[in-house]
Amino acid sequence: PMKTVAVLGGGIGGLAASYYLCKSPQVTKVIVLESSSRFGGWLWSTRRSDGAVFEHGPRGIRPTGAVGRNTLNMVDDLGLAGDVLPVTYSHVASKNRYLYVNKQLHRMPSGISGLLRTVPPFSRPILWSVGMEILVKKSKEDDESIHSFVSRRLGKELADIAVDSLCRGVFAGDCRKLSVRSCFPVLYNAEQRRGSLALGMLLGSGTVPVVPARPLAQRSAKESWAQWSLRRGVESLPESITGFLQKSSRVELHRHAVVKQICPSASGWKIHLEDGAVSADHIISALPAKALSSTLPSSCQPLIQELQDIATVTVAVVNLEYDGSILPVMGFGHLVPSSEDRSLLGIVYDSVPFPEHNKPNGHTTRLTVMMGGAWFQEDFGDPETVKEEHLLQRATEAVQTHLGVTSVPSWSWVALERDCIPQYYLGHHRRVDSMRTFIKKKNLSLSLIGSSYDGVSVNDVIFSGRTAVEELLGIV
Ligand SMILES: Cc1cc2nc3c(=O)[nH]c(=O)nc-3n(C[C@H](O)[C@H](O)[C@H](O)COP(=O)(O)OP(=O)(O)OC[C@H]3O[C@@H](n4cnc5c(N)ncnc54)[C@H](O)[C@@H]3O)c2cc1C
Ligand SMILES: C=Cc1c2[nH]c(c1C)Cc1[nH]c(c(CCC(=O)O)c1C)Cc1[nH]c(c(C)c1CCC(=O)O)Cc1[nH]c(c(C)c1C=C)C2
Repeated sequence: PMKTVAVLGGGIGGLAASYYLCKSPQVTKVIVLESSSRFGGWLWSTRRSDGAVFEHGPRGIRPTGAVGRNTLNMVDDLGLAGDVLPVTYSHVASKNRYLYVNKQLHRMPSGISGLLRTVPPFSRPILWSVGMEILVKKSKEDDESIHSFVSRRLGKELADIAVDSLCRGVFAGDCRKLSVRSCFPVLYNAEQRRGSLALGMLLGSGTVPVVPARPLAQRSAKESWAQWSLRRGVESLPESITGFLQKSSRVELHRHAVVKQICPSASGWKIHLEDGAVSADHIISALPAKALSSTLPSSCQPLIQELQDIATVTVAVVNLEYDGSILPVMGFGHLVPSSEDRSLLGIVYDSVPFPEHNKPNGHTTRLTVMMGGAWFQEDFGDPETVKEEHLLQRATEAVQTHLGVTSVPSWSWVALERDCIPQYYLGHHRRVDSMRTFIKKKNLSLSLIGSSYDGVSVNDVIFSGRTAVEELLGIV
């Protein structure tokens, strides 16, 4: 029987865990501790007074797979179904994604399945690479970089351009360092279980958790949604969960509550804040790994070091608004491979998938330029000292050279997002296993959730909250 659970961190991971805890009668009290002045973490939207919406974090959430369905079920349950803005597979924003290579935009197929179709600027049909791929022997290594994996199976060209860009557009990271096993388990499992990506895609190669679709998820499947957002921005999701939690007398929500230290005690944990302390029987940490590391007592080595070793990258996110329809192409946006421009990751054409977020009757175009990531320091230096004006100038210059837009933006917002995306480097799975083994061995009543461990997407993070609660309550 669980009594009090403390949830550290009020990003989407912590909120999701609290939501699932709240649904269980076994839990008497949930204490959410968030250091900042708002809940939601990287889910962060600006709503301008004229009605325009700008996203500084995630902007489109995928509805597919078990984790996608799970999030839609939550959205449905929270009563947000009427606010969903779906983008179907047939929409131009789903069909058109571009690569900026050799100073030109090239249309590419989207997603991982896109690797299996023909894409310029490549020199041979992808079908050829895929045909040959079936003949490539499977690796005996227990992990490999994404770049090495794709080079070996599909050829260097696809690795250098398509996969390099894909990793920048999801992890803001370097595919030469990222782990295929942890970042793209579907690809890793396809090779391990079927001997080939092509066969893996055809026959399936994973064990998918069972998540039945409730009405909204059913609608998403029927209407073939490729992604969705919310009328007042993605931040409505954490706001709505917070509203749900506030209605429960068993939940305490604390903002401005910086967790300083956590100490195992006879009955569970003592959690020290800047002012005062709270006790809990169990802790669900939804903090970034490094933040959790700095709160643990020295008796928790080597866990402290392993948490510390999970790297993160900093991304500069620049939202721009232009008067009129200024785009030369329609689509989701474009990515830039590291060989073309190391620190310019890509540009999202937000107005195309989500015109509802434009200023009403305004005829404007909203773009988001993403910069830095694994290449941040190299190009911009120390995030502490980089100037906003410099980031804004780099962003508007890229819009000019990549898209031929010569006009000046009518509105802009620069956000320097420090350590916002964890990087799952080679051996990440071993590190995560080792941390969880240590926790079990030491009988620590502690769950690790959030983007540092089992996937960075909003869906993955929400699902990690659900899994931790089910394990805690003995549901699985
Ligand atoms: C620019 C950008 C674009 C993205 N785009 C997408 C996308 O399109 N689709 C998608 O699925 N995902 C996207 N993501 C990824 C996704 O948004 C994140 O991985 C996810 O929001 C992480 O949630 P989290 O709860 O694990 O962490 P966080 O949001 O980092 O939450 C952690 C919380 O802990 C708090 N905290 C830190 N230290 C302490 C402390 N000592 N005490 C108390 N509280 C503390 C923080 O203030 C924060 O609120 C994007 C991320 C970024 C940055
Ligand atoms: C240019 C930088 C970034 C862009 N988005 C992100 C970064 C770092 C962050 C991000 N984007 C996606 C996810 C979640 C993945 C998931 O599993 O759901 C994250 C953390 C979604 C995504 N965006 C692109 C792709 C190929 C994906 C994967 C899922 C899918 O196929 O929908 C492409 C892409 N991202 C950005 C641009 C400009 C772009 C391509 C045109 C911005």
